[in-house]
Amino acid sequence: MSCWAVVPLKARRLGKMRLAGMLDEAARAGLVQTMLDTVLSALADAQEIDHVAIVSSEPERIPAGVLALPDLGQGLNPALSAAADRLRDHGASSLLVIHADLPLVRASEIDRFVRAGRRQGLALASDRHGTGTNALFIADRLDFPFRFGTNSLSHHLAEARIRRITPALPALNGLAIDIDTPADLACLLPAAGVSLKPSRWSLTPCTTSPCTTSL
Ligand SMILES: Nc1nc2c(ncn2[C@@H]2O[C@H](COP(=O)(O)OP(=O)(O)OP(=O)(O)O)[C@@H](O)[C@H]2O)c(=O)[nH]1
Ligand SMILES: O=C(O)[C@H](O)COP(=O)(O)O
Repeated sequence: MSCWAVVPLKARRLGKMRLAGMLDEAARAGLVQTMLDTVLSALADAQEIDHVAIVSSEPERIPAGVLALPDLGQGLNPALSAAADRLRDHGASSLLVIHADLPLVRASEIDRFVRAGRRQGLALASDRHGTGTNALFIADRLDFPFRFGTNSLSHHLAEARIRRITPALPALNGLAIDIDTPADLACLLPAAGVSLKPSRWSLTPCTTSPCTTSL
């Protein structure tokens, strides 16, 4: 029995569309890859994670050592439910769903999140706005319904209430800061001298930004 992490990854040409006004497809793909690499590296270093899978309709994007799980195009929640079913067959006893767009996440935060989830049965990582869910950990039973999408945090909290679970909601910056909009990017990129070329992505927190200092 083991703990699996599942990273959903949208099809390349559809990814990060909210940034389409400022980044072309190649730049968006480069950004997505940079953030995915960060998430995968943190998962590899996390003590609480035994195996990693990526749910994607593009198996050629899955690196060695990561299990490729299919996305049949029905949407994020059905793809994740199918992934949970498959991983149960692989012996998964607990599951971390973590988004691919978390450029600051660290292994130590993943470990803290998973441990908090083990204590409560469920952990939810809110985005910095308090509306989205950037990560979700389910202990023991893998049948918690996924409600990712608009206002997903309140939907996940409602599902927890129905099941009489009090989820852990640890405040961890690396799990809260996802990159969806130009404003999110502005929070991360130093104000001056940044080249938005896909090969040059270098995502470091901008310490002078009010977005990060208010966290
Ligand atoms: N496999 C899969 N992953 C998805 C799907 N939708 C979103 N994701 C992933 O879920 C996480 C959160 O995605 P979103 O912020 O909703 O979408 P995005 O592509 O990152 O950004 P937008 O296109 O601007 O909405 C990211 O890791 C996405 O790659 C889907 O339909 N299938
Ligand atoms: O559940 C969510 O919050 C959705 O997947 C949207 O995620 P986002 O905050 O990356 O748009």
